[in-house]
Amino acid sequence: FFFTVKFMDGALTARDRVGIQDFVLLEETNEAAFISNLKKRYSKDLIYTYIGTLLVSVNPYKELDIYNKKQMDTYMGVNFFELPPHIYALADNAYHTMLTEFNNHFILISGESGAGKTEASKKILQFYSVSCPSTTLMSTVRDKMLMSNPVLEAFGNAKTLKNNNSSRFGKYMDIQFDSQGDAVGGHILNYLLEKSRVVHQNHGERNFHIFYQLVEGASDSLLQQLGLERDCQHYNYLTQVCMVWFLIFSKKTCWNKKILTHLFEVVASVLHLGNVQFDTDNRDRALLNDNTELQWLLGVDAHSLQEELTFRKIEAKQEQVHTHLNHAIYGRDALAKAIYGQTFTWLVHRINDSTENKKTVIGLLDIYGFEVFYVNSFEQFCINYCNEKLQQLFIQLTLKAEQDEYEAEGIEWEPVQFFNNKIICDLVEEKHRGIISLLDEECLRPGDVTDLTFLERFVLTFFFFYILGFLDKNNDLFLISHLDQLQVIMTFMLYLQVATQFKSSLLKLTEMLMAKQAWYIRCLKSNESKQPGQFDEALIRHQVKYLGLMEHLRVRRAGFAYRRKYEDFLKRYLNSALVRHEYLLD
Ligand SMILES: Nc1ncnc2c1ncn2[C@@H]1O[C@H](COP(=O)(O)OP(=O)(O)OP(=O)(O)O)[C@@H](O)[C@H]1O
Repeated sequence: FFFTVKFMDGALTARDRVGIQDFVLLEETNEAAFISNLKKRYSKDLIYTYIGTLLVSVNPYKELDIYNKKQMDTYMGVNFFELPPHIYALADNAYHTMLTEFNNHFILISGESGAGKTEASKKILQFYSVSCPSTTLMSTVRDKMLMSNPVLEAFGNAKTLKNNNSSRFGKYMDIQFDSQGDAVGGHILNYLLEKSRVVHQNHGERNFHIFYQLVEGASDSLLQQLGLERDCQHYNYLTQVCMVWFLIFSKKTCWNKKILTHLFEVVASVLHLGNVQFDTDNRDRALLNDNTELQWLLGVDAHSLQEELTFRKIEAKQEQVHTHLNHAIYGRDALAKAIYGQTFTWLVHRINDSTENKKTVIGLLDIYGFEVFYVNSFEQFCINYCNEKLQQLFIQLTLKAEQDEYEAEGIEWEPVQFFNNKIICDLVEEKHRGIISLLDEECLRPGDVTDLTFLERFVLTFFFFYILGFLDKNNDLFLISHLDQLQVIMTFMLYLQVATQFKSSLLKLTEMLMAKQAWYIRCLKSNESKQPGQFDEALIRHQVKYLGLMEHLRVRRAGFAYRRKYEDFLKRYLNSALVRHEYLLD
């Protein structure tokens, strides 16, 4: 006990000398003071700072010795503000609040691509796997949950310009606990995988990791069985420079060899599909190369493969008409994307089957980060829309809800102004008038429908009614960002109704999150070149701004430090009073 106290004391003193641990205690609340505090701490590898119970995390781009068992033990069951800021403190606090209030929680991890969201979610999972009590049976479930991470990363992550291990899908994971606080199961929801990456990658980026892992890491016999060669350059879908990647499917993986082999067969079939070539002179687009392996892997004969890849059925009036496929390459790529996308969904279901066991939960939301590239794909549009929705949720649950509550309770309050991104969400999702509704209507309209007709409609609907309206409010930035989106819209026709499905899955997600108690981790990217020790002030300032951290700080400073729902507060104190004074029952 003595040593623990000494250790904590020493750690606290050392950290006290480097900036302020909780921004709420900063003397000045301007942006310069905020950034200066972050920078001071970052220079001493102190990547975590609080704004009340919100955790700000700056990517160190190097391994820090702060995630070991000793650190975990230090943070277990200790009051939130007693120790220096740490992701373990937030995880532990969420866990103990769940146990005392017996309600559901979620941890929203946000930030742009490469800011450290996935790493943060892994740290939390590791903390729970060590800190929560367990039996042998539970340990098995827990191992599976931990091991599902590298499996999903292999299939759902890729190297991008911004991040060598970028999540190209959204992940919401519930960690399920029983009433004793034992971690007893898990459930994963996945959101819109960036399937276009299977067939095309921007310059300097790569396909999903699994393809390279398979080609580089599989045994000779497996490669032979799948008809693959140990050379990424051989595959059109993998023409980027290869690094050595290791096969992560170890003996411990929760699937047997047969299932793994089937999985690899599907991955291999996608690679073979990418190498299918068509005869451009021939009207029927005959397949040029030998596709024996592909036929075997897909379980189809040569004739069916030819027909599937070079013909399509369209419904015109009541009849079914066969038409020649002018875009055979597009059809081939669409099939590859569909096979890969379905496989990914199957993977998530398999993981859920082996881990689910529902009680109270702590959800971890790690969604792909906001990004703006020179050319932005349809999926990128969805990713950015998703980030806007989560920012809206953050605003609703913190800045807005809290100020509304002070007003409702008649507490004297100086309103804190903030930018409400609801107008951006409305522009995308509003019924009948939003971009997604327009897209759907245009796709389903009879007659000639092209990118251009949609663009015309888009300009007519939005440019004059929406965008000029926003211009009136002098919001130039907003106008620019949405003119950018025009480029994105051009490719929309290829994605009939996908956007609508994504919109409704996001709606379900936000409803589900609203029913839980929220904890926030805001991840900041320290520099663009992924270098340790570099603190790019301009980049950090930009993120602090759009994440609304200054507004959050102002509300936290002016408001009450401790907030609990009346019911939870009553339940907690009534319960302990009942235990101690049973006569109260009467
Ligand atoms: N706490 C940390 N300690 C050490 N390195 C880190 C930490 N957080 C992030 N990194 C480094 O930054 C890289 C990018 O982080 P991560 O993959 O978590 O970003 P992300 O926000 O999830 O990005 P995306 O939205 O593209 O998936 C990691 O691969 C790792 O090298």
